[in-house]
Amino acid sequence: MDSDLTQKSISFNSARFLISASRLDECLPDHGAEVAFAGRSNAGKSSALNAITANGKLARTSKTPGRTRLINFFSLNRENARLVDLPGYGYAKVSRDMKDDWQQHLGHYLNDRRCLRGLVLVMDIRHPLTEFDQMMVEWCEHNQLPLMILATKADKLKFGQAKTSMLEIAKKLKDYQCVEHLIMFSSTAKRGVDDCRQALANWLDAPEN
Ligand SMILES: Nc1nc2c(ncn2[C@@H]2O[C@H](COP(=O)(O)OP(=O)(O)OP(=O)(O)O)[C@@H](O)[C@H]2O)c(=O)[nH]1
Repeated sequence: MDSDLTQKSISFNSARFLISASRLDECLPDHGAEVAFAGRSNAGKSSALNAITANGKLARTSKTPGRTRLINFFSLNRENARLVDLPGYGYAKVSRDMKDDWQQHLGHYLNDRRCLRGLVLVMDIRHPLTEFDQMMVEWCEHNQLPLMILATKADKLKFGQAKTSMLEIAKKLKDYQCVEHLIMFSSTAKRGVDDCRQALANWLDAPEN
């Protein structure tokens, strides 16, 4: 067994960009442990990754929706433990073919990646559980993949409103076994970041199947 995998505790501050892949066969070898981040375009996925890694430049954030079109791999302080930024879903300003193309590659990654330990679904707390989000939840349930939901941009709501939204989300998801974590999150206010890091570390630390 890789001694590096058993000894070091995971730290997210040392995350570094590794490679981008536009297809499954361009991805890194399928071993070790990965947690992937998915979300509707503009939900706040890149910002969440930057907050978690305390690196404002790690994943490019953009005010232009759909900039994250490749599968981006980030290394952590432990060999073979990685975070993966998946293409944002639903960017309207590109051609249908291009859209289909990258969604197909996303599908390949999700279906075939054996080292995937869990999925983080980033959703805007003001517009939760879009059609895409529902699809991802169903997919995780079907494939028994642990799911963490970050209800982000919570700073855009008053605390009471944010709480109400969280309760509504929890109610809608109560029958899904795959949902292991539902976290009120804000990249701007750094809310939920520690809880998210802890949950990620637990997933990445879990022994290989
Ligand atoms: N107030 C606030 N704004 C946020 C937060 N997270 C992201 N944003 C803003 O939302 C917009 C989109 O954020 P990104 O992180 O680029 O979104 P993305 O989901 O990675 O977008 P794609 O590249 O389209 O996949 C940017 O203008 C961010 O500054 C947050 O927690 N609070």
